[in-house]
Amino acid sequence: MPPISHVPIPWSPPGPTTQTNSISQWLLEPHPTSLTLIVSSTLGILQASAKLNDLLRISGPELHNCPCCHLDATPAMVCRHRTLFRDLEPYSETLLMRLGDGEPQPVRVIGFPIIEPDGRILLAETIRPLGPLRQAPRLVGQSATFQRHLQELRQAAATEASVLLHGETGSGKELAAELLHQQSPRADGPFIVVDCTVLSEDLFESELFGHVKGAFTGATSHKTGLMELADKGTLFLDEIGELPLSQQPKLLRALETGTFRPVGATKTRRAKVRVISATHQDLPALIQRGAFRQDLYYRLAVLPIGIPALRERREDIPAMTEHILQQIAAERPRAYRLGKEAMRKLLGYSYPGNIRELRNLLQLATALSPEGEIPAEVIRIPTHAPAAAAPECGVKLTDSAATAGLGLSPIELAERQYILDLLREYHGSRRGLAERMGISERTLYRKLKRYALNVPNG
Ligand SMILES: Nc1ncnc2c1ncn2[C@@H]1O[C@H](COP(=O)(O)OP(=O)(O)OP(=O)(O)O)[C@@H](O)[C@H]1O
Repeated sequence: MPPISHVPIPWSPPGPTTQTNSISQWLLEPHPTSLTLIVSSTLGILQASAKLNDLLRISGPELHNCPCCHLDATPAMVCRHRTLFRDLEPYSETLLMRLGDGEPQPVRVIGFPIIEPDGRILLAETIRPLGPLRQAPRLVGQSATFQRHLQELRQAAATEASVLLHGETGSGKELAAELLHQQSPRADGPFIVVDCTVLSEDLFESELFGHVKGAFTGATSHKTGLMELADKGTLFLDEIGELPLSQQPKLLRALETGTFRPVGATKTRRAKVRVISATHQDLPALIQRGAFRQDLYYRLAVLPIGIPALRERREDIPAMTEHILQQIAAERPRAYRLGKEAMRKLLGYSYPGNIRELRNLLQLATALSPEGEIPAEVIRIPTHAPAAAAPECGVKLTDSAATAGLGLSPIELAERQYILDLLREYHGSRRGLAERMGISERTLYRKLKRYALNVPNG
């Protein structure tokens, strides 16, 4: 967080900067992706940045003149905006706002006064979501392996048990944690991500339990800890293997008792959280080496769930590729198509960095394909990479006469060939094939129709 004492009071930009010569415009227009609110001295919302309007799925005028605390999920005793107009002191607070789909989102807000050229004093507030925005994650994967994994997640979501997600880097642990939360009875509560890689011994307590004003040098205001923010929701401890050994007993105590004491406070506080943690490390091996506490492990790993690596569900690569290309295209003025050779290259790689690595490969490939057609040469498979550990999934891309005129995309062609290969293995049994692909017979039927593959029932 930037030190707010660096914000001049009242604040004006250096020299004439915009055509409108309005400071609020100067704050909003060049930064459309920031979440910013402008509030008038009569305590009404004057404007919001494009990104905030987007997130709230409203047009700017609907927010105009709403009461200043309109977005707050829990009304504060004292309106921070009113206090700012009285004292002209910038503030920084952590609170819950209703963003996105209307679920409470923990955010850090920084407010400061600005003086418009016409002499009006306004308030600008920037909003930083803590943790990912509350939107149901879309998990791509139809393979039997991934469908079994989803089933495991859904079963775990219905319980209150602590879940430990373990899997290789980039395999989707954070997305799985979000899904667990969204499908749990706590879905209406907050989902708070704690990145344990940044929790040094100095920061651990104040980040997790919070601190009171004046607790230490630099504690200029009260800070609510992440554990309290997660009350009635889910606390997601990402990369738990990185938590310093010295801090592990403090975490264990807080989780076992549901109580903790903010730094400098005299009274303990209470929070009811469900804990999900994730790691790419072998925690039992860390325990053996004395780098992780066994008692904490047992507290966290009531339900251990492994996330399959992408190379263990190679059948999902075409759909995942399409999904990522659509996401990339949404931010650019063009759609992308993958050539057959390019898809063959993607299918033959082992992805030690999993889905994140696939995304990176595609980001680079699309950047190198200004016309939208992605050739094989721009798929830059790392040369040091290990060869695919599992045998190739057997997708052969053919321009068979049978597919001419079907208007299939390269990804669909790849899937068609994949189904053809499996049909041989399953001797044409539609039921066996659907089971193997982890899809319903009905979905398989639609695919067979689309791909002009005639297979008897059974
Ligand atoms: N099943 C999935 N469908 C679509 N996208 C996915 C899926 N799983 C993961 N992703 C995407 O892959 C990327 C990496 O996922 P995520 O950050 O959840 O992995 P991770 O295992 O937590 O990584 P790390 O170990 O580095 O923390 C993200 O962009 C995420 O959106």
